[in-house]
Amino acid sequence: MPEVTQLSPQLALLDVFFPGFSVLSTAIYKYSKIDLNLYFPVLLFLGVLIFASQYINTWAWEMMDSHLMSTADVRIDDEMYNMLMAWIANQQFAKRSRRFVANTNLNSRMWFLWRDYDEDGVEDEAVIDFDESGNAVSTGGRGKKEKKVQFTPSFGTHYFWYKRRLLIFRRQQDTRQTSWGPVSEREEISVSCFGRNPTILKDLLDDCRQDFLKNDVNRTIIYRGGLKSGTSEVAWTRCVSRVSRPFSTVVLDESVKQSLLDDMRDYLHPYTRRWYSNRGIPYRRGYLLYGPPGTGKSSLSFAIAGYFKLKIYIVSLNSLAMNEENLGQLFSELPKQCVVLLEDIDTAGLTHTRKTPAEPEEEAKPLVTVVPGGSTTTNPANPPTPPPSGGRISLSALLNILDGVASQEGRVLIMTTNHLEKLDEALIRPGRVDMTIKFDLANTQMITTIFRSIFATLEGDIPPTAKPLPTIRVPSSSLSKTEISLRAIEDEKRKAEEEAEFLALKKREEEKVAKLGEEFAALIPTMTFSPAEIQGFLLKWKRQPEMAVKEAPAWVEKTKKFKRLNGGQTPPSRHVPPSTPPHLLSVSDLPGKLIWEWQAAVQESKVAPPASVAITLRFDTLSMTLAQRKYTSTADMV
Ligand SMILES: Nc1ncnc2c1ncn2[C@@H]1O[C@H](COP(=O)(O)OP(=O)(O)OP(=O)(O)O)[C@@H](O)[C@H]1O
Repeated sequence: MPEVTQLSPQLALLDVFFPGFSVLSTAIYKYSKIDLNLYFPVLLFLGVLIFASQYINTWAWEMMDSHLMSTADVRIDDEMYNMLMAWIANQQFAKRSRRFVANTNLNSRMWFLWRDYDEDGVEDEAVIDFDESGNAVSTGGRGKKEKKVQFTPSFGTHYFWYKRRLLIFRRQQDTRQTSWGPVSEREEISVSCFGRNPTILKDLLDDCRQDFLKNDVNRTIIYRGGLKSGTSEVAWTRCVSRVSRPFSTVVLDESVKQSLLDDMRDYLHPYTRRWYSNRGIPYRRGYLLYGPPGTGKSSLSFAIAGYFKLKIYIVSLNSLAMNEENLGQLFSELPKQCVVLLEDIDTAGLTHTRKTPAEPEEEAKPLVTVVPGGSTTTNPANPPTPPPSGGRISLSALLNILDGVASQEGRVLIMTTNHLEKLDEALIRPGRVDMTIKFDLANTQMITTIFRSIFATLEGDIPPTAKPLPTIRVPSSSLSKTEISLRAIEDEKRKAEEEAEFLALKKREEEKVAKLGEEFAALIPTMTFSPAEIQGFLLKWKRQPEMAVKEAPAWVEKTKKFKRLNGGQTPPSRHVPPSTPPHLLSVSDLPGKLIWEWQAAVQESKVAPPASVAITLRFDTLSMTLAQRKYTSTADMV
């Protein structure tokens, strides 16, 4: 009998497969006198079998996967990812999952989790109550909605039934991606079914899409073009969906609005595409909206997209990521029908003008200029001046992208600018810009309309003077049938009375508001303030129209004085007190033009970078380039 305390070669071999086996066998021998050496062949066979089964298992799965199963891989940077995940999050198997991902983070790429939220992250129709002293009270109870926590199954393989078929949802860590991408984005997802026919998977993905799109009814979906996070590639990313702005809420001359609507309706008509292609004309339409800041150019762009149920794609030419290649890539990925919005095109810093003596002047004029009153003219009066230099996209590259082969046919291009005269003529020639719409500061009629729209009593508004009706009543369970039907009649009657009372109140309010609106308009000088300025002032008194009228003269004086002293600048809506810490911007945050200015300023001040230097950039420079960041005051950059 061999001494088992001395490790036999057989046991040493088993130790390889089962670490610690020799210790176990010694202990067994010591206490039960069973010599495992005698069972060595059996144990070895079992060991090899278990060892091999791991590989066999994987191999068998792989074989089955590639020959007997169908799989749909879903790319995480595709909208389908959001559609599938939104569907999965609502399935029972995901709700029952014991290991899951919980998410409330609005900055997450997985915006499907917060798609019903508005930009501020609060669900639509969220209600916040205030106690008697005016403090906001915690949510809960009647119709309260907060940021929801959503759960999706964590990494692994999950089985579920769909239309009586067993499907497999796999979520895996993507090991191929570079390590600098956010952790939440390093993953791959797929859905598989048994069998070689993938129809069920296509049905599922189609269902996910339909479900997802149901929520987009009456909403304008906004995409922004930029770098995919963690990569150097550009893509359109859905950033928010807003309840569509009714076209009627944009205060603009009715004839102008009508011309725009008619033009777009005609362009988007199904037969128009054929009409264009029969004649070899590129099927594209361009609009240029110009006018002072805050006069409604962006509002009109969003409203028109909502009106025609088109998605809106916004791209900022000022973005650091935006070079010719990236912009071309974005334009080539546009869907067939959409609105592309290029805002503040004059600040894009196109590197040079394309205007050459060889180009005849007439060719460079917009086709139609619509001005309030409905009259149409042909071209802006001011001669173009070269655009500012310093941008990464040259004008000719932009023009090639706008009407080159890569540019999707069927899109509606809207460009906005505060300075029509700064645009190169080539950019606004017919074919690129087919209609130009002028926006103006508010005239008397616009002021009255803005006043009325702010103070109108609309559906869902609580009229300031309305008194709540009594609601204490006996529960219907303790009433007889006759009493219940009597109560129903009573309810109907009360409802009719309530409605009549509301209508009477609404009429009285409307008459009062109309009268006050005229008084207000008489106090505001015409063509002096933008609709945004007037709206900003009125919002301060949104429940007190009388106060708005009373305070108007003082506001007019104050605002005019501020503008006089600040070269026409509008006072910031919120003054930043001097004690407020400076906005800290890293140099890489700044657009190219500002980096250049910063470097020039450093050179001029003879302070060698990277020494800590404080440079104050004047608001008017920043306001143009950092408008999207909502910097409203002088920003100190350290
Ligand atoms: N004509 C208008 N009708 C209705 N609302 C307006 C109008 N003009 C401005 N507003 C209001 O003012 C705010 C700013 O308007 P908007 O962003 O459309 O102006 P803009 O002309 O695009 O300004 P900018 O040139 O600075 O981009 C919005 O809240 C909008 O509701």
